Amino acid sequence: MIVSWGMESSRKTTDSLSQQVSRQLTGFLQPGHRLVVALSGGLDSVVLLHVLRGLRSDLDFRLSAVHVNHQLQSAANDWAAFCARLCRQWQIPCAEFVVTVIRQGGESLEAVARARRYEVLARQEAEWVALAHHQDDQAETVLLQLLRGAGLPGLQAMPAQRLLAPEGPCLVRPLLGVSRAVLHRYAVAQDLEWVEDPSNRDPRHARNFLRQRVGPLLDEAFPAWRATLSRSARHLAQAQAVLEDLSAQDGQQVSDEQGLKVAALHSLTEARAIHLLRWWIRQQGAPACSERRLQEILRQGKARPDHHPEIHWAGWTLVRRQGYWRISPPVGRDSS
Ligand SMILES: Nc1ncnc2c1ncn2[C@@H]1O[C@H](COP(=O)(O)OP(=O)(O)OP(=O)(O)O)[C@@H](O)[C@H]1O
Repeated sequence: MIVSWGMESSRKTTDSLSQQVSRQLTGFLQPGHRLVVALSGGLDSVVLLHVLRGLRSDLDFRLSAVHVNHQLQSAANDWAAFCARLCRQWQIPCAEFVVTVIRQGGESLEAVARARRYEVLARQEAEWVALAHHQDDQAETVLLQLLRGAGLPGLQAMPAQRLLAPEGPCLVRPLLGVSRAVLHRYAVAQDLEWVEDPSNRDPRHARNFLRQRVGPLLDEAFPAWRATLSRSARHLAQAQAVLEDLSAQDGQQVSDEQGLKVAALHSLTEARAIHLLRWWIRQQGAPACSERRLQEILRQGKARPDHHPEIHWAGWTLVRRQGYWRISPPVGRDSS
């Protein structure tokens, strides 16, 4: 009795995960499209690859995998070999890219590795690149962003889809609504193998600390916290999209090829002006500037007309001259 219940329950896990992923892809994945799974060899991406393998003939797409070898851990080559073996066994084409990760400025090795990985993914000749981020990752990202004092852009966490590069593939995360527990149940039911990255257990990493210490505590009082935080991220993403539209409209009134019109900027409410400033600075290709600097720009906008205040950040300069805020990039860099 118990055995047959277990078999029935694992069949349900398998079917429902496959249906969920299929629902995420239907409507935009067209027959003949190429979809590349970013395969780390960990539980999540192995499950994603397995589910997609089961769906490829029904949905009629071309499936392949890519593994990025960052050469950071002693086991890096073993993980690459594991991915190649798995794909051979499942008859899925797999490419390995070896990248060199060198720490730059204040960035962590993980951040540089991630940036190199996304560069590789953006170069894939495919319509879609699928990542195996799931609901727990999303909820943890919301918490981490809250703890860092992020605004809407950070709190909306990871989008289910986004363009990786102009003319490049689109990134898709079909597991964003699926918990890690479900993925684990699926892997066990399907007798899958995967590799474990020991750095995922190191509690010195903020994400691991949340996962190992904070998550279990939240589970006691708020068992649905992963789903509810993920829902918040979706609401916030919608709010952010509305604000972006508003700033794009304001931008047409308030800026032209000379720069940002100071008087028009000050005709907006402060919150709207701050949002427009953020938007306009991003449009110019400049890095984000701090809340304090944005306030400073508004304050300096009211300085005497014969003064030419300057604001500097990350090598970029904003100068108020002849009724405009004009922006210039670091010396030696073209702003276009
Ligand atoms: N070495 C790799 N090669 C190919 N794909 C990878 C690799 N590492 C991670 N991925 C893909 O990225 C997904 C997320 O992995 P992981 O959480 O480690 O990365 P991350 O983007 O650095 O995320 P986070 O910001 O959550 O740390 C994996 O499920 C997998 O699809």
